[in-house]
Amino acid sequence: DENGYLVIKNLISGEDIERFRNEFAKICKKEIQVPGLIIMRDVAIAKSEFVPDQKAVTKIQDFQEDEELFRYCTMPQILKYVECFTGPNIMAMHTMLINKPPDSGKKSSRHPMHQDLHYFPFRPADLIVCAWTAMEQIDRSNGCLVVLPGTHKGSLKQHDYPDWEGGVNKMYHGVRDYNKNLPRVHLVMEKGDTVFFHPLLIHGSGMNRTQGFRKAISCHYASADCHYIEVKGTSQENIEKEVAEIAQKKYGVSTPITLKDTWMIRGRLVKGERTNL
Ligand SMILES: CC(C)CC(=O)SCCNC(=O)CCNC(=O)[C@H](O)C(C)(C)COP(=O)(O)OP(=O)(O)OC[C@H]1O[C@@H](n2cnc3c(N)ncnc32)[C@H](O)[C@@H]1OP(=O)(O)O
Ligand SMILES: Nc1ncnc2c1ncn2[C@@H]1O[C@H](COP(=O)(O)OP(=O)(O)OP(=O)(O)O)[C@@H](O)[C@H]1O
Ligand SMILES: O=C(O)CCC(=O)C(=O)O
Ligand SMILES: [Fe+2]
Ligand SMILES: [Mg+2]
Repeated sequence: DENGYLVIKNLISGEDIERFRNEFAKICKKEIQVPGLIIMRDVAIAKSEFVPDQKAVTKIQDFQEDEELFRYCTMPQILKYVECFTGPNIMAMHTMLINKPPDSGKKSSRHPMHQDLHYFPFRPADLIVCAWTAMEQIDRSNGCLVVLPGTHKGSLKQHDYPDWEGGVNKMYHGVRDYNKNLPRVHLVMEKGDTVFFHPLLIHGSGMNRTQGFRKAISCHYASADCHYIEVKGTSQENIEKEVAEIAQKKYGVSTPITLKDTWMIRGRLVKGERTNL
């Protein structure tokens, strides 16, 4: 209620994390193909030659069709907390395994300060929550999450690309202006620790100054009772346009796609009944 986030220590076992790591490695080596999966490379290496290795991958998104990784989204010890926010009808809306690469020197491994709700055309915000689990020790050296406690009580802000000299990853929009004097909290987390946070909480992550690939796995949940909203004429219009362009290519369709369509396709029920979303 006060901070907009909650860290639970040691929620996911080392054994499970090892299984997620192995599955991720297989995906990077193209040993398995997952329908609908997006493999994203860091903007600093996006135009370089293809290497079949996790060294080329910044994150994978939309792993809902991968049985092994999707296990993360259904874990009872996570859903126990999620249900407190969403109620009994729970949808896994967005899945990611983030593999923050050693920074290339361009600082593009940073994730600008943002609110996840910018990407979501469904409401109410209070029925949405993210679970994010550290797959190893994560601190300021390899780019931990940075949060502005209490900012979830504010409204959704205008997001745009930050004007970073070294380039910005596709769709890494940041809050255009937020109060720079607000206290920042660096979430230092150990392997298996999990943070649950509100979709309006302003957060980002620092650059990775180590030689390792900093790994975290996450899922955004929403109550199936949420409803979709029309984002035309709102601050979210810019992200709808970008997402729709990519989705049209990805799904190979010529008819216009809305932000709502892209979320209806990805969402999966994990508990209860799929009422609205
Ligand atoms: C709450 C949650 C939603 C918050 C977030 O997750 S915020 C970040 C969300 N980010 C995304 O959703 C990005 C998803 N990524 C993607 O869709 C893909 O990785 C793409 C950026 C479209 C690239 O995929 P794909 O087309 O398969 O890759 P290609 O290697 O063929 O490159 C096509 C053109 O895209 C460029 N590109 C690739 N990766 C990046 C990048 N990281 N940043 C900026 N540009 C990039 C690449 O250089 C190429 O450009 P051209 O040669 O066509 O000019
Ligand atoms: N110019 C900027 N505009 C917007 N956001 C920024 C800017 N510089 C950094 N950030 C964001 O602030 C957060 C922290 O960034 P930074 O790279 O300084 O890491 P840090 O964890 O604070 O490390 P350090 O120990 O160096 O302070 C990240 O989310 C980052 O993306
Ligand atoms: O760096 C991270 O792991 C967090 C990324 C993030 O906040 C996001 O993708 O929405
Ligand atoms: Fe985020
Ligand atoms: Mg800093």
